[in-house]
Formats: sequence, C-alpha cells, structure tokens
Amino acid sequence: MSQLIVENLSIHYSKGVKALDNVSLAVNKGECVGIVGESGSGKSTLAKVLLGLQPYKEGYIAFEGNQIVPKKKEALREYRRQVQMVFQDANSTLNPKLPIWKSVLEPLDNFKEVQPSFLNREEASRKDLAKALLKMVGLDAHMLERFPVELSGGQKQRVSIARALSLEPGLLICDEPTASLDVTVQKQILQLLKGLQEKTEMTILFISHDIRAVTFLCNQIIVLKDGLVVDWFPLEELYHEDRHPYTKALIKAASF
Ligand SMILES: Nc1ncnc2c1ncn2[C@@H]1O[C@H](COP(=O)(O)OP(=O)(O)OP(=O)(O)O)[C@@H](O)[C@H]1O
Repeated sequence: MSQLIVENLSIHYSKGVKALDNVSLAVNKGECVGIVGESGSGKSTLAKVLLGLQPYKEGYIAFEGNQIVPKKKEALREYRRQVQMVFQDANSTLNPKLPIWKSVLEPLDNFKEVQPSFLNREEASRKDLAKALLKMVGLDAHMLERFPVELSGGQKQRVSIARALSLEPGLLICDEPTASLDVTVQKQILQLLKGLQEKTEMTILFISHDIRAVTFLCNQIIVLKDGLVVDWFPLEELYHEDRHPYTKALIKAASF
C-alpha cells in the first residue's frame, strides 16, 4: 500500500485560477519522489494542500490509510508530527530571537509525547538533545548558542532540516529547499538529504523547479505543468523516448 495517495485533486483559486487540475499520485514508504515544474505549475499549492494548510473540495488525500481532512484538528496534529516540511526560506522557519538550540527543540517541545529512537529524552539535557540533532545535519556544537542572523543560508537550512527530523517523520516534504542557496551549498544540502534518507528510510517528497536537483536525489519523478501531471517515471527512464515533450524540454534546458 502506498504511504501517500492523492487522487483527482483539483484546486481552484478565486478568479478562475486552476492551480491543480485532477492531480493523482502515489508515494511508497521509503521512496524519494521528486515533483518538478516551472514557476506557476502548482508545486507550492500541492505542498500546502498536503500539509493541511490549504483546504480542498475536489479529490482525495490519504496518508497511511487515513484521509487528510484539514478541519479535523486532532487527526491533523498527528499528521503534522508524521509529515514534516522544509521550506525554501529557512528564515521563515527560524525565530530570529531564539538561539539555535532553542529553535531546534521547538517541534519536540510542541510534541512532548514523542520519543524519537535516536534521542534519549529522559537522560539527556535539552542542550544535549539539540547537539545530537545538529550533529545529524553536520553542524558543530558551537552553533548551539548562535542566533539565525549569525548563520549562513546553508547552515540555516541544515537547522531547519534538524528541526524537521527531530519528530522522526514518516514523510519529509521539501519545497524548493535549495532554491535560495548558491550552487556549492545546494549540492551539500542535497547530499545531506540523500544521506539522511538512506540512513532513516523516511520518505521524501522533493518539490523543485530544478530537474538536476530532482534527478540527483529522487528515484521517482513527477512532472507538473499548469497544474497537470504530464509525466511520471522512474529515474532510470529519464532519457526514455516516451518522455513527455515538456520533460524533454526541461532536460534540454538543464543541459544534462
Ligand atoms: N493564493 C492564491 N490566489 C490566487 N492564485 C494563486 C494563489 N496562489 C497561487 N496562485 C496561482 O496558482 C498557480 C500555481 O501557483 P503555485 O504557487 O502553486 O505554483 P509554483 O509552481 O509553486 O510556482 P513558484 O515556483 O513560482 O512558487 C499560479 O497560477 C498562481 O498564480
């Protein structure tokens, strides 16, 4: 059974804008699935709907067999623990007034009942927990007392990833997590996500306009254009002649 199922999802904004048009997809546990498309193709709308931030009237979304209904608060809370998000702008995730160690512990503070297997909440001090989380994303303990303004873009994104990992999610949704970073740092973040995915076996849904990033990380690729899924294939079939002309154009523009 697929971990995440989306069936015939359509989203219309006011003024007749159809951001998603009958979108169906399925993501299996432990897979890394990329959603690629140009600006305006509906990627962020899809991410918002999947997080329960955007209501939907047409279609069906289920995670681990349970339908996601934005108004059902209790079910949404458990879903929000299971499904974590990394956004493009780490500044929107990190409170500028909090030192990194407090920021990194915020999700665990909101879900006191969670006992991630890689942390010993009872025995460790709060700073030790924060330190262990930073270590998972390749950050040194001397970052603990710093504030977001004192970190580079890549370091801030690592902190955002550490926060997301702290609740040991079953699914990590990354919406353009590398788009604001320079090329070398982008690569490092992609490598970090790849390593974490292999280690933890969590599912990753990686949303990006950058087909290079998607093909580096993902084993399944879904192509969105004007709110429609126009192509969906395993990585091995990237150069297959059956690829949709739009996918071929994206590949060509990326000059692989
Ligand atoms: N709140 C909104 N109200 C009206 N239209 C919207 C709203 N949000 C998005 N849209 C429209 O829906 C379509 C899809 O937008 P969306 O932001 O999901 O695309 P995207 O692929 O994430 O683009 P980008 O990469 O530029 O963020 C676009 O035509 C956009 O103008």
